[in-house]
Amino acid sequence: MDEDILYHLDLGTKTHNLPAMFGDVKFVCVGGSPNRMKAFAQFMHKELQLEGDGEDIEDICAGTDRYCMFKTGPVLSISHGMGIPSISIMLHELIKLLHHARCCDVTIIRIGTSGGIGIAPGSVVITDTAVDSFFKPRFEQIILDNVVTRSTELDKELATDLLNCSRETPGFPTLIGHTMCTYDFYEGQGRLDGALCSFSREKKLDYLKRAYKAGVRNIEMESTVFAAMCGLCGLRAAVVCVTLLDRLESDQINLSHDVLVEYQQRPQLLISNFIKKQLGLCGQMS
Ligand SMILES: O=P(O)(O)O[C@H]1O[C@H](CO)[C@@H](O)[C@H]1O
Ligand SMILES: O=c1cc[nH]c(=O)[nH]1
Repeated sequence: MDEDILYHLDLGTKTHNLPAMFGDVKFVCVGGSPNRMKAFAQFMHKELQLEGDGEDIEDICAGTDRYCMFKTGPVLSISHGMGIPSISIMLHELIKLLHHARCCDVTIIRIGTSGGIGIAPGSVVITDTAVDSFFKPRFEQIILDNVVTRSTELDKELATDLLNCSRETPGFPTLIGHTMCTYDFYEGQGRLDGALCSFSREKKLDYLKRAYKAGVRNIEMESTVFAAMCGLCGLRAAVVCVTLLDRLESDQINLSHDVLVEYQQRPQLLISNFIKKQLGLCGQMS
């Protein structure tokens, strides 16, 4: 293409010098909420001891209200909204952006929230494989009128490195497990508290227990397409989500604001330690 307009990011190859703006990016962290991703960028700014206090960090995508993007040294922090369609659009444009900027050796990590199954709320789950609602490691992309099935395996070595790093980040339990990705927060995750519900509490528990038996430890809404797209495009990718509740116990999220904020910081803390290690800022990886 003579010109590539990354419409939802409000960036383009003719309007912006993408190699100058993004050429040094080595880590991309993504998550649903714009505020969380801004807070993460400000946190990374401090952790990397960059100049200034980072409070006035600029949203690179300020020209659109679809997504937010912040850059702190080699770390890009981007929001993706909720659900597969939203993250998939962002990933198409982000991956093209990294290509146009001639970035190399990029690691991409989703830092999110999730519902746990059979584990303590506040636990952090590092995903080994993202699975669909049938507990299958696949993402079905509709292309024209075909269903194309894509693999959702994530980088096992990266997951193990993150688990090792978590051992040096005390204060919360961290584990590796499968993550189930759904198309909905309510009926799609077996909740009884949505506007619509057509199944019993027994059926819900039976489903969630079968998920647990199949290795699923948490449920969220983006991991399958994230794993599939990053895998196909050759990006080293990980999904690290804190659990806000145990779905075998309840459906409603009734955490106080302070607890919710602290829980959301857990994956950020782990990833910041990981990035600092990778950059050689605090010793060697174990
Ligand atoms: O916390 P984030 O990153 O938004 O992720 C989870 O939270 C949202 C639902 O509340 C879904 O997007 C789910 O995947
Ligand atoms: O239960 C939950 C909590 C957060 N995000 C989800 O997708 N599900």
